[in-house]
Amino acid sequence: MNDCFITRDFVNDDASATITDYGAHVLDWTPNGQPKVLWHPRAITLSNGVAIRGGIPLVFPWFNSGFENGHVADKQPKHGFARISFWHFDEASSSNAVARYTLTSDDVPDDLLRTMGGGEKASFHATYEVRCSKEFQASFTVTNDGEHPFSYDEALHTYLHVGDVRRISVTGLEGATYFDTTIEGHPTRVQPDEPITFDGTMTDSIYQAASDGENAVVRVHDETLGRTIVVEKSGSHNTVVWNPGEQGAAGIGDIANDEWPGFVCVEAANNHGTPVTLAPGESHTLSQTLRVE
Ligand SMILES: O=P(O)(O)OC[C@H]1O[C@@H](O)[C@H](O)[C@@H](O)[C@@H]1O
Repeated sequence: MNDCFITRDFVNDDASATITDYGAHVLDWTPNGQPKVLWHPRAITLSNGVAIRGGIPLVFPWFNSGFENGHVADKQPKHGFARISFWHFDEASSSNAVARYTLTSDDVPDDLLRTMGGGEKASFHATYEVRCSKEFQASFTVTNDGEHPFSYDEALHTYLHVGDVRRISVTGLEGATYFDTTIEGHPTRVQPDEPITFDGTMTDSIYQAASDGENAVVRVHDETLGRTIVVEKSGSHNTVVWNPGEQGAAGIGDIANDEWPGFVCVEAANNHGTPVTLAPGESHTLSQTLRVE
């Protein structure tokens, strides 16, 4: 591993974006004429082995500490190794509106590949392509290029910038079943036929496919900033909705006391008992698209 943090700016006629090679981590995407759409704290820590807060952490190949046989597992590092790996920037396939990154099992220590492969060393090739203009699209593709099948969790852990989380509503998940992971045992609940709102306590919910299908469109209606962020996705069974609330944020070193109301995470995911399984030679793509209405 090196510890050279390269951060790249992408500027075109419609938008600007900033991405660091560490974690292939998108820090900002701002369409012209809008306040930032992605949130990150005022102070960003760049340190080898430490996950960056805000933007879009790329969660792979397990979510939190993993989930196996119906139970929370005990895998480290939290949210997998992708967000703390130095990815390869593919200069030839990139432009002022497109960033393409790759990561393969050659970049990952053997013990983590064995954890990923359930004892066998997983062998994979991953590409991450980000398109940033008027719309934003992130697509994460994993190919099993080994001889054994493997399963993995994944999430595009998108921090959306909002005026005040207590004055937003999130629609598109009405009637969907979710795991409430703020409660011991992660009980299953059903979202009533009403938008999700936030009262300053922690929300940490893993939604399963909504009634209108796997790839339901989620809208974040923001009264304070006078805009709606539209979140579309594909290749994703779960949607995670997270805000730590005042108390939760107090325990997170890289979120200052006054910062937690400024974001909501809406994550395109496959996790918590519905991982992706790839046989040798198979690929899967998870995508998320953002736009402002
Ligand atoms: O602090 P981290 O490792 O970036 O994780 C932040 C949060 O990420 C969310 O996606 C999870 O649902 C939460 O349980 C977790 O606390």
